[in-house]
Amino acid sequence: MTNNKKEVTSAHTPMMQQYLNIKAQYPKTLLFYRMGDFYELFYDDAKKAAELLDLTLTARGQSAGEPIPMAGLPYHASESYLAKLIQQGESIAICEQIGDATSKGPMKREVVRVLTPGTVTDEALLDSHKEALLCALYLTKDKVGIATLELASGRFALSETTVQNLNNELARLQPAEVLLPDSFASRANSEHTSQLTRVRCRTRPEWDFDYQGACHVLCEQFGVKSLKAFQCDTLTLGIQAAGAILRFIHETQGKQLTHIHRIEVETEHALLQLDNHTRRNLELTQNLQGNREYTLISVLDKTKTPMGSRLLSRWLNRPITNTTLLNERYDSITVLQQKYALDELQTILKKIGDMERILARIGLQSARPRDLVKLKDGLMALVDLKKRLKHPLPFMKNMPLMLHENVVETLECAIIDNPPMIIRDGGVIKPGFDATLDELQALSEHSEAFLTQLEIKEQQETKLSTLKVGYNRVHGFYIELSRRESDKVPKHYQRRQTLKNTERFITEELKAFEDKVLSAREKALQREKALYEEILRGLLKDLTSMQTTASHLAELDVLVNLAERAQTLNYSKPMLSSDARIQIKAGRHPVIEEAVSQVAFTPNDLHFDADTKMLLITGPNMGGKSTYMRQIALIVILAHIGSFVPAQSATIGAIDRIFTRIGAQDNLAQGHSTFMVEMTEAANILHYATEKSLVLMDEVGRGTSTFDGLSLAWACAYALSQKIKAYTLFSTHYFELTQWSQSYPTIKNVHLDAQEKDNTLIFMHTVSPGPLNRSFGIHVAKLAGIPHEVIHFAEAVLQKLEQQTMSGAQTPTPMSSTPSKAKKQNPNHRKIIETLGKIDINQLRPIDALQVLENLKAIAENEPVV
Ligand SMILES: Nc1ncnc2c1ncn2[C@@H]1O[C@H](COP(=O)(O)OP(=O)(O)OP(=O)(O)O)[C@@H](O)[C@H]1O
Repeated sequence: MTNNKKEVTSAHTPMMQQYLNIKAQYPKTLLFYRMGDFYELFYDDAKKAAELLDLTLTARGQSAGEPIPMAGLPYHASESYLAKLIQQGESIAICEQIGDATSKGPMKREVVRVLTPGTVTDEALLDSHKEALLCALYLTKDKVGIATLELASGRFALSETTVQNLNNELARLQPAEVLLPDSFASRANSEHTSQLTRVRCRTRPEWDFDYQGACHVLCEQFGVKSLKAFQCDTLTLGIQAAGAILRFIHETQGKQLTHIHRIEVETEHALLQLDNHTRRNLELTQNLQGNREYTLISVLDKTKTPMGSRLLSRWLNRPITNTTLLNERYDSITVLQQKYALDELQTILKKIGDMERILARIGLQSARPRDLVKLKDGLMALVDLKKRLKHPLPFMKNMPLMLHENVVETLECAIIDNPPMIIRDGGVIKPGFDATLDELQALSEHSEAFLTQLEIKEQQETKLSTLKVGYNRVHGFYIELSRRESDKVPKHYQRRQTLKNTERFITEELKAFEDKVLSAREKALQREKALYEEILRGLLKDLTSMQTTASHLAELDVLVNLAERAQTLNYSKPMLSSDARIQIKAGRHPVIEEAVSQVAFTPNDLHFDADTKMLLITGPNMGGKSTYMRQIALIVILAHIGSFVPAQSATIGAIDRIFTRIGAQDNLAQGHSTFMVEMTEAANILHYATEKSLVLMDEVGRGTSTFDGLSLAWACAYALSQKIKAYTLFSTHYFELTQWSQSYPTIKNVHLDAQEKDNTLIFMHTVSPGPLNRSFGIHVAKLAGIPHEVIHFAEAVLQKLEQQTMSGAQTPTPMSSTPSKAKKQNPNHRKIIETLGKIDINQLRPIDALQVLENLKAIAENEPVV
């Protein structure tokens, strides 16, 4: 029977009635129901948790005549279980016992918090390198409003985009959880929302997205009358999404959100656009397997604080085009390299820790004692940092580092240096901070002396040699004697407990002392808890300014990191230009050069300008074509996050987007063939690339028959170079394409080469002018371990095909083939069509028209027909 179906009738025990009433409010959430030192789950929740957490599924008695399936876990170890469930996309309602047990009915219980994948804030449940984003979407026919909140840091943002771009945005944001209005499914086109299949989605009532309501709840959160100050008042859909987020958070957290005091507007026009294929193909923050190995960030991220690491990821996923800001970052890196010992700055930054998330927990009033010690240590390190930051850094020009001395002082006086994990058992507040607490603690602590004295006194009076005074949590204080002497105890000794070899007793005097001590202990704990809460509340007044400091520190960490990386890896400062060009001297692939070692990596140049817009790259398999293409894209991206670049020099003109068509297999599981994926990506490029885009096309057309493939490659290259005029790197094994450079001056051929020596291949990895018509495919196959007999067979087939081609037979080889239609067609037709295409009728004088006609006639008559 399911929880939902279970009716709350009087047939159930009172406790089960209470459970079912609470559970009814959280139907799709696992209910962790507190029972003493355990959390227990019942019915379907128990079955699910037992499966997901590998717990034993048992039964807790019966209710309404049926056994109750139950799974339990210890309260003190719940964090690791919660982390596991959150990772698996589950949500959990934490139901605690509140108040004391009464004789009538079960203990009062209440859900104090709901944990969902997008709302976690506990350190143990979070990945320190990754943001846990809660996202909400509100969509009309062609536009979508997106809001994101990282509750664990307080970063709140909204934006609007086209529905066609929604998948790209979702791939960039990688939210942990998405809130959608009830109407979403009926309004959304599944093609534009396919990324949602990878995320935990939650539908919310339509009225949560109501515009007026959203404005109200946002204004209330920020304490303002209108949203104008945040420059988002015109983004209606974004506001609707943001409002839904706040309402969801209020409902699940049941707390004030003091740490969320602003909302940022993320605009697309200030970005170097990367679609999700490109982001994936270039392996910026994740490789194709979904982890960090061999990614750009794995080389680039040596930041010293988790908040710095997350910021760097954000920068990489959102390269900007604001040249003022980028130059400010480059200049800051230069100053850092020239004026500072970077390792010294990094040693200090390491002490600062994850201030951003600690402050968010302070905002939520859920910070643990160790958070406060880390905050204090971090703030103390600031003093040293500020002393060293003598030379102004351009990015910090209007934001001096604050030291927050009052906070340090409070925490230094109040919290011991090495506190326990949680406040529950006390031992957190420093002696001397509060006289009442000290008094209560003295009373309980000085019990030692009293007990020793009592033991001596009782031993003397009774003359019993085995007599000892002891204490345990369950039975309290006792006098213990061996069984042998236990019948000689005085009359006023009352038996408390019998063990195997000993008997335990209590006396009036000891009982009175116990009451006094235990109540002092209890009071001390309560006092300590109250003081701790007071300290947390007190920190709220400095919260906003500390958050500003934390964000400066995160940025400083990233810039010091980029300065260190540039120094260690020999990167240079790029130049941003307003001219249409990309010029790279001795560029390198930042990830591959690390894998093959910098010495072994061959640097290469690139020169794009108005006269050179497409490079047709030929060369052998394994020659380095895609490495070359990718390194150009990575250099452009690095320059647009404000980093130095792996090149001797780089000048980069205005680029609006980077597109890639490089083999990736990610959609195969969604029922798309390799060729279909290739064509979908190519179609996207042809639709959206502009004159300012950088396009990487790696062997387009190879996934189908030679003629089809060549024709498609031909047509794509033509559109990109002649119509769109994007900066295009086009690698191909179709040698036929290389003849184009004769007809189209903006297309240049370059090649990579290999040499055969002693039956092995040596790859040169140098990009040189001109085409190359050797692919060395069979050699590479040999290197890859294809069996000898297969290689011999392939060589024989190749020889035959080449002979046929030379003798004029029609069977094509990839290197010699031309599209069938093209073969039958008079190539002069193309010339004629192109000449006609270039004519601007409005500008053409009659005399010129006659001249053109004469030229066309000459082409038609004089050139041989093939
Ligand atoms: N400039 C370089 N310097 C040193 N090693 C390089 C360089 N470029 C590429 N390599 C090495 O060669 C390997 C193959 O390079 P890449 O994948 O770019 O070849 P390709 O020409 O695209 O091959 P294919 O046509 O088979 O796809 C890389 O993994 C790298 O180890």
